Amino acid sequence: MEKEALQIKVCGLKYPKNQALIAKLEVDYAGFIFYKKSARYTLRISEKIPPNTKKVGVFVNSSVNDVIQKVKDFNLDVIQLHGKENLLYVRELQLKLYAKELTHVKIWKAIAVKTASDLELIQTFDTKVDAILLDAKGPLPGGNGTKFDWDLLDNLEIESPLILSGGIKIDDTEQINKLRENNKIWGVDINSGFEINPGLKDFGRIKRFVEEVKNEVV
Ligand SMILES: O=C(O)c1ccccc1N[C@@H]1O[C@H](COP(=O)(O)O)[C@@H](O)[C@H]1O
Repeated sequence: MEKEALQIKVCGLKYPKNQALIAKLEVDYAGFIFYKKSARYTLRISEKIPPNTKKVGVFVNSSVNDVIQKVKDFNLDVIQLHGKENLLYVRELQLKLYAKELTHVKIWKAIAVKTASDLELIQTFDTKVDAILLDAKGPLPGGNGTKFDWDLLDNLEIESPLILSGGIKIDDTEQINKLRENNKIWGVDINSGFEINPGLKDFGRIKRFVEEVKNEVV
């Protein structure tokens, strides 16, 4: 059976014209930051995002009601929780999604990683959310532009699909292809490493990235 291709999310798309341009690359996921303190914060999403590019809303400790409202307003496909949301919060969100007939909406939980002990949190969310995203721990909740030690993925025990993020750059494609080949990751989330300035993505660099990881036969 052919293995599913690496899933690519481009995050922090702030400007509608730039969003529409990047959408031409038909990436799997487009991410929008709903965290007011971020330089990538936006409340505008282009209507030109094609249906095969799923829309991800990124939230940091927002109220469940606010998340649900944004899901409805922007027709989001995925909720990415990038703060200190716990399992109780996830349960409450799932119940509200169910009550509002939004069960098609997926939930991803981000975990900030610096050392091996940070990975213990994976056990709390594994199989309880639709994917787990590992990001580098830093001064900001996300978008720090730094990597955690990817060797930590070697001995990871996890059932949920795993998304790698944090400081990914164009030079990382070889290592990413190896991680995919070894079934260590399901997807990648690229952000500040592919920008002209915060929130404005570089079409050429992302195109090259997509070509280098999607054309890799695994
Ligand atoms: O990008 C932001 O500004 C941001 C703010 C708050 C939460 C998450 C944010 N972005 C996420 O951060 C990671 C890593 O980004 P980077 O590659 O290190 O710049 C990525 O998953 C974004 O979804």
